[in-house]
Amino acid sequence: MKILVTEKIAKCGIELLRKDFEVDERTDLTPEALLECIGEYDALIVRSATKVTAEVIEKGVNLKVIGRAGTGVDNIDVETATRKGIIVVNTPESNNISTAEHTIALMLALARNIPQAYTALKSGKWIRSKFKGVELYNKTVVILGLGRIGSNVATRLKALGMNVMGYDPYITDERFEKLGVKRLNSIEEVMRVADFITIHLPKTDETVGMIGEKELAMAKPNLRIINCARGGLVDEEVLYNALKSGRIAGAAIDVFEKEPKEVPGGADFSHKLLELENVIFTPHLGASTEEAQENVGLEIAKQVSEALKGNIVNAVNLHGLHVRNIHALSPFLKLAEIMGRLYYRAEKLPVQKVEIIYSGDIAKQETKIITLSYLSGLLEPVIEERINFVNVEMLIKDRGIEVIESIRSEVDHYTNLITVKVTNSKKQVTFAGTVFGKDEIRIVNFGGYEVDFEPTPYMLVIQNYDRPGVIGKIGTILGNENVNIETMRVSQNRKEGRALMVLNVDQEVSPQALKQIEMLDNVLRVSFIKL
Ligand SMILES: NC(=O)c1ccc[n+]([C@@H]2O[C@H](COP(=O)([O-])OP(=O)(O)OC[C@H]3O[C@@H](n4cnc5c(N)ncnc54)[C@H](O)[C@@H]3O)[C@@H](O)[C@H]2O)c1
Ligand SMILES: O=C(O)CC[C@@H](O)C(=O)O
Repeated sequence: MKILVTEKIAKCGIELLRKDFEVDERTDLTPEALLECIGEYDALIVRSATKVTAEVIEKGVNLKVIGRAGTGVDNIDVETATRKGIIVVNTPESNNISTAEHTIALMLALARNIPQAYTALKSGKWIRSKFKGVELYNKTVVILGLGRIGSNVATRLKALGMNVMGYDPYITDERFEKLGVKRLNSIEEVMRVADFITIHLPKTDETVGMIGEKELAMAKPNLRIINCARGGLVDEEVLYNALKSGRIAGAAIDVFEKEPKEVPGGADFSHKLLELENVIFTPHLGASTEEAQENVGLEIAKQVSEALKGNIVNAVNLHGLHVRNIHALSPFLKLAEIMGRLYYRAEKLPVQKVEIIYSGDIAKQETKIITLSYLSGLLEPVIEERINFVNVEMLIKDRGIEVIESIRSEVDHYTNLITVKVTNSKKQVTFAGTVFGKDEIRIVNFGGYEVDFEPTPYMLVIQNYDRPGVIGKIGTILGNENVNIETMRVSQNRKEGRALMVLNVDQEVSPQALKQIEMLDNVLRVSFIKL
């Protein structure tokens, strides 16, 4: 399998990948060149400069994984990747210390005008009067976003004697208390109290432009803003005007709305904010330390490698899927997938609702992944595109199918049981299956009939009026076709006078033979199931 790496990542990561895969490092690719070559690759690894657009993903017909060597995935069209069943992985734990430290460095440099004083001295001017700064001690700093980086920034700022407050509606009071950070409940409150604001939010529809004209109008004139998260969280135009007019005191910016990709000798970059003396900048250096890049490079290599080998990874788009021991679950995953495939083999009406009930020992396991396996099997006969754990929930939702999962600790007869009730526009159809011993899979209910058969590659399921002679005639038709019956199970519904026959056969049954069986007296329905 082939991996394309479009930005510099640590050598140790590349070496790890090369043990199992072919790796092309092509850091000079233009967006057009990326579109041309992406079709050859099974995985793509990027940092923040490569834009993984819907077009790149569409052209990446062999892509299975997109690896982001870093935290933010705002340069990747995750929705399109998810729809296509492409796993998106990142390394959110690997560069948060470096980014927190860079935030502190920028805050101190901003407070003491260090870059401006350095530039003056470097140009041969000894100036002190212009560069009087402010202390951080006793000042109020508000952290927007108290996640991985925000909380590391909090502990460091407390050590500097700052009055640390935070705004993050998605974090519990306990977490605020544990960090010793005072909770603020609105952005208005933030703007009124802050001497410093440091931003550590993800870039989402809700956070873009979170600090705009209205917000800056409420700010104290001594406000200084540090943005080490993403460009655009503070409206750049509004920030420029507020800094130029002296409405606020300063800003330190590591990230911009539009950033170029580095080229040898440096990429050209110009921005209005660069004109101002009360703003300091770095070119997206938050994660640029030896330690972070080593961690990120190795971590992304491990994640991409695991994903390409088909193992479950902690992916951005495998929502809430945490599996401790995938191997122990594998017979249940197989059972669920087979049970899923049975529905459209036996019924033709579109599914409206699926209720999955886990009973016995299996109810104590991580069942979500088993449900996804069932749903993948359910859609498999009716969808052409690739279906996997990444996109199946989206595909199910697109079709308006309601899914209900429940667990029951009690179960009769079996140590574990998966029961699925599928509702279509006419009726509800029940299937149930179990795993005996370590990995013996059995279907124990098929369309409401209690059965006990092992699902094998070729099966005939026949529903008939329970009258003598039917089995013999079916045997004759199959014999004439040279189809060998390996096992046969019959289940009777005495009340309705009907029976269900499940025959495991050794090969495909021709449409003509199926037709002949269907035409037999007392036969109600015939389904050939190929797993
Ligand atoms: N400059 C760099 O080089 C660099 C390096 C790493 C990460 N980053 C960026 O830093 C940012 C933070 O990264 P992280 O790993 O700490 O993320 P995180 O997900 O751990 O934390 C983000 C926090 O923001 C909060 N949040 C989300 N929406 C919010 C809203 N509308 N209002 C208030 N709070 C909200 C979340 O509850 C969460 O606690 C991201 O944008 C990431 O891309 C930049
Ligand atoms: O690649 C980089 O150095 C930037 C990483 C940073 O923006 C991130 O989100 O992790």
